[in-house]
Amino acid sequence: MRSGLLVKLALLLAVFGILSSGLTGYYAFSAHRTMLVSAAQGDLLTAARGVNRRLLQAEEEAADDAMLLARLVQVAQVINGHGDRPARQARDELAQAFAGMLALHPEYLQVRLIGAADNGLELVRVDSAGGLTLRVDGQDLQEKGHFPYVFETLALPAGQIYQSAIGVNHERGAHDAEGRPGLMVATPLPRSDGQPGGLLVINLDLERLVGQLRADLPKGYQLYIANRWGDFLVHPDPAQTFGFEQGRRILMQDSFAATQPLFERKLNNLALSGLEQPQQAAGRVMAFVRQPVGQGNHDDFVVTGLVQPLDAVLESAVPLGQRIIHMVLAFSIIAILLAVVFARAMLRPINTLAQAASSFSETQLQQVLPVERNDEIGVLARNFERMQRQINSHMASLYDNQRELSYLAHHDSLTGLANRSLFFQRLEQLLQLSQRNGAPFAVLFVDLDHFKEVNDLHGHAIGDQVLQIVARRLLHTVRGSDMVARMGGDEYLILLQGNFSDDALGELIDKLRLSISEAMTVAGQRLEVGASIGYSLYPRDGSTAEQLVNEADHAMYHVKSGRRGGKVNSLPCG
Ligand SMILES: Nc1nc2c(ncn2[C@@H]2O[C@H](COP(=O)(O)OP(=O)(O)OP(=O)(O)O)[C@@H](O)[C@H]2O)c(=O)[nH]1
Repeated sequence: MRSGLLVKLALLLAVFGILSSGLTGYYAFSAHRTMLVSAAQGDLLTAARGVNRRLLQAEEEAADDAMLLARLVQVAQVINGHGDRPARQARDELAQAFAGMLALHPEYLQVRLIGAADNGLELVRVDSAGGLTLRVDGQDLQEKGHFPYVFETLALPAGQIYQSAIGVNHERGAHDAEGRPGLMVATPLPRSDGQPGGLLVINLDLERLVGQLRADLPKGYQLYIANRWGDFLVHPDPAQTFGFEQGRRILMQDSFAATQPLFERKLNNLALSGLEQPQQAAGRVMAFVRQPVGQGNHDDFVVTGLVQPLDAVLESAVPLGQRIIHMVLAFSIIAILLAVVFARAMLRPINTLAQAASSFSETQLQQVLPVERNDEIGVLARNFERMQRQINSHMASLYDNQRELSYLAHHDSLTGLANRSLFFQRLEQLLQLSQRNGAPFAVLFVDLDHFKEVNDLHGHAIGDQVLQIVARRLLHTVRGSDMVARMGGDEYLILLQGNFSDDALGELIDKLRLSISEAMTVAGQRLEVGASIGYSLYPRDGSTAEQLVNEADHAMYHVKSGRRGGKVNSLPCG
């Protein structure tokens, strides 16, 4: 029972300790994961903005380069057509400048000067071809006046920059630029009379641009760029890009549904993770940023997205998780040990009380209790000690009453002698003993003669005192080991242990009769009383208590019958 309580309390405390450390560990682990994901989202957003900045920067650089080239004097000479020779020389010098520009910028695929006349005939053109610069001249120069970037740029005022949407270049014979995604940056070139003279165009290669951007990104980042309608321009799988060129739309908002608000211009950026949005970003962490593009090109924009696998983000949480598990295990073991120690310490005084209670119930002995404590156990111990004292006191009085009752049940209240019941108990015990060891004994029956007359003549109270005096005389006459009992009225029984002959008993009976018949003074009156005594011997006269007492009674009766007729007071003793 006590060990059960110990186990339960220890278990409860241990479970509490294990749960606390487990929950703390779990909370720390999950908080760390959330922090990692949140930091990764921040990094992705920053990196996506960096990609956008780099894109813008590339466009601005191209615009600056276009403006720089447009201000070359040879450009004006070619546009204004100052005779064939100088124009020829100016074209050659421009071609060299264009080639230098191409060599400086690997992301440039073409640098061209296109005239407004002759349906937009190219005047000076240098292409990137197989990684080298190639001047295209003579018959190979093409008319480009029907392309939007030509007539839209020509329509712009001087000093303005035109920027096309990102798309696949379908111009035939464009060398490296042909069939590749990119955009055009152009600026109009007015003639000296103010009329549109042509334009200067730089073709930017998206793949080379993005290649450079990708190289700058941390490992494991996946880059996505979509135009304002959601068409993928950049995708880790090139087959997913420029679907609209092949008549099939592959949209960012279809692949990443959460990006829809960006295309609806309801959001500027967005960050998601598989930890917090498992439906929308299962197993990934992603960030998308909407970025306006073009210079004065209305509300055109691109959406740049960076995606990282969630596992890669949470990789560093794994060793922490293992450390937390080890810590939780260690704390759990400590919690179990502390729980056992604490439970034992708590239950020790209760065990002391419980032991004291069981010991008290068995032996009524009071144990040392922790009464000096100031807590509830001290109160319990003090109350229990008080209760023990009360129980002991009640028990003592109960034993006293029991002893008194037992005495009253076995003794004659007038003479203090054993009563009939106790005499027969003792006789039965002696019989059992004698039946085993054969020890003989004798039973004497004493009856006072004419005692009724004592009562009648002197009163019942005097009679009582006579009975008490006779009892004392009988006790003084026999040995201490013999038993004298009052049967009731004026009859006494005596149990004598030992081997008595009839003669020896006759002598003892004479002695008893002499003792009884000695004159006694009671309440100032001198009295004398005689007695008739009969006896029986075990085993000669009977083998049961009843037989032996009856035999002694009969013998007494015979004795009494033999002396009938005398008066009490005048009867000679014997
Ligand atoms: N004073 C007193 N008398 C008692 C008590 N018990 C019995 N007696 C009386 O004792 C007497 C005994 O009566 P018996 O033995 O028949 O009369 P007895 O006069 O002794 O007659 P025998 O024995 O034949 O000599 C009765 O009168 C009882 O009332 C007692 O406790 N006190």
